[in-house]
Amino acid sequence: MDDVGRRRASASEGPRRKKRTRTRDSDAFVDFTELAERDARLASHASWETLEDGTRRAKIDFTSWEATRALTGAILAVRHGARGWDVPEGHLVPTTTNRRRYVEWIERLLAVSAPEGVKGGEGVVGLDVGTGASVIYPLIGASTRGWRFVGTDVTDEALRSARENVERNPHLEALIEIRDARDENGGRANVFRGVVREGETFAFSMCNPPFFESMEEAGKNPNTACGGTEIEMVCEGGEEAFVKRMFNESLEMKHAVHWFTTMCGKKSTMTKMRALFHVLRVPAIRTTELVHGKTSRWCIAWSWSKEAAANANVPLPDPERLAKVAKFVREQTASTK
Ligand SMILES: C[S@@+](CC[C@H](N)C(=O)[O-])C[C@H]1O[C@@H](n2cnc3c(N)ncnc32)[C@H](O)[C@@H]1O
Repeated sequence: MDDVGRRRASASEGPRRKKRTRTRDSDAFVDFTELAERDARLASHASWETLEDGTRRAKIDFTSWEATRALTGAILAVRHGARGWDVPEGHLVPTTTNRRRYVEWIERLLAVSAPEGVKGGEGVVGLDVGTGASVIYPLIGASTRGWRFVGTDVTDEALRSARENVERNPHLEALIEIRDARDENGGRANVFRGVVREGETFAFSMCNPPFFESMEEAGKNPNTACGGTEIEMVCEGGEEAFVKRMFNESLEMKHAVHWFTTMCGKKSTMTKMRALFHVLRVPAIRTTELVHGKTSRWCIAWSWSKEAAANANVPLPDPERLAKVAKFVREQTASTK
């Protein structure tokens, strides 16, 4: 259940409701050795040790940008069938686990409320604001769910790299369009205005905004080397300003997007936005925390759809519970054969 639903929840949901909504995915475990055995670039960036039983084990140096890039490339190739993935020198290397969790959360939102014509994942079109050189969300969403995407960005390098990553995967090309969000007059790029075309509709929008106000604030995590250029990491006013701009522009196209969503690097951004949406009486609001090891990110979704508003208290389907039910049904069916 999301935070809004929890606050308004009826007594029938009982006192044992979960305290917080968190999104985990079931296949977060990554076997580096198995991946490196299947992916030559990762193998060349791994260090190999031989165990007592003679088997070899791959180790990844997370302080090396090349090694983290090779790891993401290997996961995309082996798990998602997205071959030849790359990003230009120094660009942000996305970790795939929390990106997958964000996509999974959107799937759960759509299970509770989706626009007309979208049923069971069919006909889903998403808008990825700031798709980046990596085009990571469209690659994951298209390869795992068959969703269609428009991915936007504002730099020549990101747009070129994103298009190349798509072109290297002809099986995904028909599902992903990369769009330049820059103002033709050279002004500050909008998020939705001028990007969403007349009559165009999306089941959702998603965004991993630049989180920081300066490169100093972005700092460097000594344990990982994920890279990140200034335009990827920084924007005027930081993520709070970016999300507010996104919200303000969303007011002009309330019904072009069924679920507007964004990730936040800081919990305080999510809670401030949630409070603002309450005050402004946004009819449907959902939040979640994406947890990966010691790192958390937060997401917030808002919608003006009548159906989303009517289902504001409906708990999002719990993937772990659904997987258990599916397993139980499979076992029962097998035992009656
Ligand atoms: C943190 S990066 C996210 C990249 C990728 N989606 C990911 O999750 O790794 C933010 C991206 O937003 C882009 N960006 C900044 N302002 C934008 C705008 N107004 N419209 C679209 N993209 C924008 C930046 O160029 C950058 O590629």
